[in-house]
Amino acid sequence: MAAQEAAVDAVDSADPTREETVREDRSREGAEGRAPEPDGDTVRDREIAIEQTHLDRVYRRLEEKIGDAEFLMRDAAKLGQVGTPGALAERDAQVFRAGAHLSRLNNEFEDFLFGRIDLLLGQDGKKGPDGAYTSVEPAEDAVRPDGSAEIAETLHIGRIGVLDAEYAPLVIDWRAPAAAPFYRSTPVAPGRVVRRRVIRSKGRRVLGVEDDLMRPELTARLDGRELPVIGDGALMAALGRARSHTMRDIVSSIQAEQDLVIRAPAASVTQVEGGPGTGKTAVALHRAAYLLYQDRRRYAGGILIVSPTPLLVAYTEGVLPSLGEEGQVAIRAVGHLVDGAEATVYDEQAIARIKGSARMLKVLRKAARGALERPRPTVTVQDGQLTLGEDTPGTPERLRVVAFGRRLELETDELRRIRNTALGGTAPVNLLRPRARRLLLDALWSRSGAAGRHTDPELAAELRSSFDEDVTGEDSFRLFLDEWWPELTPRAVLAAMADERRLSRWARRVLNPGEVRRLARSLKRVGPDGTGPLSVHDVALLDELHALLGAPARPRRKRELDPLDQLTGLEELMPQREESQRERAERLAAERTEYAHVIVDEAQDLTPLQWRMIGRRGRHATWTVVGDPAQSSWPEPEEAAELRDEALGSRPRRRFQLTVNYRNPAEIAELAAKVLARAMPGAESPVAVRSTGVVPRFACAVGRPLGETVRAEAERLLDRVDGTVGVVVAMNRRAEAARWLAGLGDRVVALGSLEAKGLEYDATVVVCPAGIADGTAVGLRVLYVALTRATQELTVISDGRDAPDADGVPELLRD
Ligand SMILES: Nc1ncnc2c1ncn2[C@@H]1O[C@H](COP(=O)(O)OP(=O)(O)OP(=O)(O)O)[C@@H](O)[C@H]1O
Repeated sequence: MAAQEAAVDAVDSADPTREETVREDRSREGAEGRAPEPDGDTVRDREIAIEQTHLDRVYRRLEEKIGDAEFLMRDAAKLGQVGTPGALAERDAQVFRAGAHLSRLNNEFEDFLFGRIDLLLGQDGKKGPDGAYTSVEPAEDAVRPDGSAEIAETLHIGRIGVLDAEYAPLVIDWRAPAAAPFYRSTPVAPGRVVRRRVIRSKGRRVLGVEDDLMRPELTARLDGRELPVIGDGALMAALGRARSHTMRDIVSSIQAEQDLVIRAPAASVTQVEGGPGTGKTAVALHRAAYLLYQDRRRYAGGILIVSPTPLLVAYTEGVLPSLGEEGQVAIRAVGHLVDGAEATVYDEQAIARIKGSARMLKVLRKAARGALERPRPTVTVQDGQLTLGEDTPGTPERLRVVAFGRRLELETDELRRIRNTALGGTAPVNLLRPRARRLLLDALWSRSGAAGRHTDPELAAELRSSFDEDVTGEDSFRLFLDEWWPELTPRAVLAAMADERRLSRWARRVLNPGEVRRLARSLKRVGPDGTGPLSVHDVALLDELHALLGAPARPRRKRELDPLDQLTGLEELMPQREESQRERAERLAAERTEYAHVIVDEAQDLTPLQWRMIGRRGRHATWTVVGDPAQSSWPEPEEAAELRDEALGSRPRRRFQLTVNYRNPAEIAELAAKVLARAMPGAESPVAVRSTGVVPRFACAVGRPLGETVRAEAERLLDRVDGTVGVVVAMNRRAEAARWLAGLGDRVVALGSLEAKGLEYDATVVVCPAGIADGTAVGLRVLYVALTRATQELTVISDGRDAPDADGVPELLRD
């Protein structure tokens, strides 16, 4: 059929102002031949009706599948009643599979069909496992010389794949290879895609469709009729939506440069850089879902995402469940990576800089060994009274035992020599206790005079063993050992480091006296028993100490019987023998939580010690590392890069750059670029994808209480936007800011500049930029982060320190 005249057809109920260009009015029979008579009379209505028909089919099929899964579960329960071990195992496997299937289906029932592509005939006509043609490029004769072509294949894309009863694809999983053209195709490199459609639906209802033509030069036909094109604003509509306190997935509008990262092969290290709002976090989360889809056996439960703050964890943790991956990925804040130790405190910049630095490795190594020795109690004499300064006794200086009826004694110097010998090498301190114990026994044995009594080696060995039994059976020996070589915990060593005198010994020639004083003072917070509040940087110290100390040596417990072993009698076949020191060390290392893939978000902020901590969790992992050097709050990038490279190992690296800012309107991005130019001269800003026409506002609190000005501005913005308002202040003003905003409701949040990392709000108020920047290069980068959080509106409030001009523009934000 010849193309009809182009028609301009209004109107979508959701957007009455938009006009749409349609090349052809499609017939009422429906272009897919399956569509019933559409209700509405616009082209848009008809296209929606076509998609509705498809969605109805998909739902019918899903209901069938849910019925199957429920049947499988009932059937499995019946199998369990048979009672043999084989039937039990089979039932468990079936229940597990059916349960997982059911919860997945139910989960993804909502809003899971979101895309469609209409494709030309492929080069080779081969089909992949999902039933779609695999060829990316069109066949040579797919386009006729007159520029017309037939649509050979239509694919619908959704959150999971659904096949019809004949195994033809009703929906392709967004992660399947066949879905890649939905994300990758552009008018410059369209491949086989002629039309790309984003379908907006809620529950079972299709609400709208938005099309992009990838080959506008073609007159393409589907079932003999020309393809209509509806709207063009899927991405813009997504970006313009109000923000809530949780991040949304971007599965229906992933852009080509992002898709390359999401689907990058996992075998190597994937490194992604990009400015604020380029989708790094979103891409990292979608990549986790993609890896699970690619190789579920390898990655289920084995992906770790490290996030900078608990706030960002809370903000992002809904995304993976919305992609159907509930509970498969651990998202942890960097201060919550060590079990049983949750950071609740931020260190000042100067302290953070000491604690995070690679120099601390030397200090911690010394502390882990030095903490074995407790300082002598300080003795004070007052009014003739003698007082011991500490509760705990100092390290015992003499060992006295009775063996073979003789009193044996080891004095201070001998004990010190034994300790130093035992500590030789780099093995974890707690694992060296058995070695120290043996050396003590050796020394006592040589004092006993019994050593030369027998020349026969067997008799000599027997005598020695009964000597050892004699000594170790004595309470005095056991008590001595506990005092002289106590089992150390990371927290106890951290607490020991709060003693400035001891710390200065351990930090000699590494930290200067001022640094030692500041560090010791900060560690006082953890208290004498190490149970006080921890900072994010303390947690990395604890993890390093954990590695240096090793888990305490314990007598080996009998292996617990596995119920499966009971069934098969495997236990009897297992050789029972003592574990060697090395085996134990290996076992303990393996028992630490390790992951198959580690994704690091906001990687630019990690300190050298944090890289080591994360590295220990991914010793055999592949990696995805996303970050932006221009947003770094860590002052020594070279040092961190060295430890990062150690953590990532020698795997090949693939580097990607994201270049488009999807968060900030151009007006806000332009203002932030001024700070970027100061923070990192020469660095390029990402290109903002949209503009709102609303320029940032400047307000001045000179001669007016700051709190009042901030509150009034927050109230004004709450009226202007539907979603959230973030008020960003310098870290030391957080409590104050929370008071300023009290009672304004939960759409508004006060947060410190470091807490703003990765988050976004419809509108933000940045309070006193000079206070946030604090005259440092790091501070300027943190200010850059603060200024790039808004999706719609930004207000900057200055006080005297900001030196605002007559328009209220602070010095830091002027050209
Ligand atoms: N392809 C896309 N379609 C729709 N929205 C997108 C797309 N890419 C990114 N966004 C949105 O842009 C915003 C910024 O994304 P994200 O937070 O992942 O950026 P980022 O690079 O991690 O930023 P920052 O470095 O500032 O933390 C989010 O709201 C995200 O949903």
